[in-house]
Amino acid sequence: MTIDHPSFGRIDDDRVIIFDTTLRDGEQSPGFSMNLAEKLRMAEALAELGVDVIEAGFPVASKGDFESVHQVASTIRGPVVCALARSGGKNDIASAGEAIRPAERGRIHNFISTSPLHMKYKLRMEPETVLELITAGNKAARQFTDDVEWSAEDGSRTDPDFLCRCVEAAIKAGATTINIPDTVGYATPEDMARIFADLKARVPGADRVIFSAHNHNDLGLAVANTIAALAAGARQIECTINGIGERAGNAALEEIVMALRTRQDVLPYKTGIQTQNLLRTSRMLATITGFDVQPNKAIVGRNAFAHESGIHQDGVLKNAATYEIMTPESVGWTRSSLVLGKHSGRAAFRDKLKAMGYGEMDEAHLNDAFARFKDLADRKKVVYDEDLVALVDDEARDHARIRFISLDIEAGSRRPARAELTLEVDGEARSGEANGQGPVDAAFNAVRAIFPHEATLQLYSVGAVTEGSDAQARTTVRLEEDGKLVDGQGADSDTLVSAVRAYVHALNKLLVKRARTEPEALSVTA
Ligand SMILES: CC(=O)SCCNC(=O)CCNC(=O)[C@H](O)C(C)(C)COP(=O)(O)OP(=O)(O)OC[C@H]1O[C@@H](n2cnc3c(N)ncnc32)[C@H](O)[C@@H]1OP(=O)(O)O
Ligand SMILES: CC(C)C(=O)C(=O)O
Repeated sequence: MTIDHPSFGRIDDDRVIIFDTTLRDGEQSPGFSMNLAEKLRMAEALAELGVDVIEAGFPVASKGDFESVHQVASTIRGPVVCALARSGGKNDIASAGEAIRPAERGRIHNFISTSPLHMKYKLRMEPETVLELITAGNKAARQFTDDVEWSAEDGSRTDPDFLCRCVEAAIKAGATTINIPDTVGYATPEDMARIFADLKARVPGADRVIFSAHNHNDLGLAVANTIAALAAGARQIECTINGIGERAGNAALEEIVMALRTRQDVLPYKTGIQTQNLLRTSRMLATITGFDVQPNKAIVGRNAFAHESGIHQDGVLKNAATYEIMTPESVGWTRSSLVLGKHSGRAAFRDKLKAMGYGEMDEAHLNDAFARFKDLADRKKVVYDEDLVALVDDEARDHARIRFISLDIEAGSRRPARAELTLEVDGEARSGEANGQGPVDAAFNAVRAIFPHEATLQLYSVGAVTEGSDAQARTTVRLEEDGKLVDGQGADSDTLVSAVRAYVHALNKLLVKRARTEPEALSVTA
């Protein structure tokens, strides 16, 4: 079955109209107001994304809202530009009509509450008055455009018989789209299925109009309800980027569109959305409003295609479809990201190092580095690329005569610092203790106690590899012996361990230099 629509012409039954209300209901999120320039940028992005209708604002609400709708209508080409109006508001329809006048294709969306609760307490109107305003509002809107939408505010809590009468009145008065909002996010998917099936079956003229769903997320059901409405015959969905909107928000555009695309087997509907623009549009909105989406947000959240656990990472490396139901590229991500953390395994670790340019590592070296990585990941929330560089470079150097094993420090303001250190020297564990003018001095004295040498400390500097109090410390130690200078580096989330690693690294380099000039110095005299 096809429908002849004033803006879209003949619409196939499997085509779903995407009505984006980011600039109207989305802007009703507390703190999410956008200025004119921002609304225009967003509207351009929505047009590029391929939405069918942009609800640009509520013109009677303020001069600014009128201007935004007018400007969007003047500049945006492609989508229908829609303005909201109260069916019974004094100047609402005229203001909406004037605001959309420059549009290539313009729509007036008028609404009035139909639930007993809203009619009695909010509107303070009898149902018959509401019916009259529905007729008057839609007729008035038709004076400005043939594309008229009517919404039964709080429709999901409306008496079914009265809802049928309201919808019939709206269609008779010229509405071409009938929207049944779940204004307060109260409905379940079963309610949605019943409401739309009932209206389509009972209302005269229902076959000439597009039915539309507009769901709020108060119970986290907005997307599920929207999909249930589609299955029951709705062919327009009202939604917002990132699911922003009044209170808990509206149904998220990106989630619905990707559900349809991914589950064509059970949801055989088409949209005009260029899905590869979804991430870009989501990020633009976050930048404009200053509100990032939560990391676990479906489709556009930072973690939506990030895999942390070793078993999943191994699967993704072998075949991404094992853990990805859609490709990251299909929504604008460049690729899935394997996040290295305490749940990661060797496969992901090796892959990451390869991607960072370390090439193939021999198994022993990889295992050493992996053990230290696991140790670090246990102590640190996020292991960044910089951490890995520090860690692997450190590991590479540790193929040397002296290796760090363990360090215990006693320090504080009431007693001298004391270090108990164990190093491996030429394959043999050696322990030593020392006091010092502070924990670093004590630790360095302990190195000297285990491995006596004449080199003097020329420089000791510490910096953080990344941000945060759990960041790794990166230490540089410079030693001097007979005019020879060497720098050693160490990295660890413990500053003192990092310092000893740096010292040991410098000492190893010194031994190499010494060995080049006096081969006998290779033997350890400690
Ligand atoms: C479910 C939705 O998201 S609907 C859209 C909600 N968005 C907004 O409200 C944002 C823009 N709103 C505004 O700027 C203002 O509320 C305005 C300009 C629309 C109205 O402002 P005011 O005249 O000061 O009225 P106020 O906001 O205090 O109250 C709303 C009035 O509209 C009436 N009203 C609400 N819906 C309708 C309707 N569909 N038809 C006729 N009157 C209506 C209310 O009964 C109330 O009337 P009252 O003042 O006689 O009691
Ligand atoms: C105006 C209507 C569509 C609305 O935003 C709602 O009922 O939530």
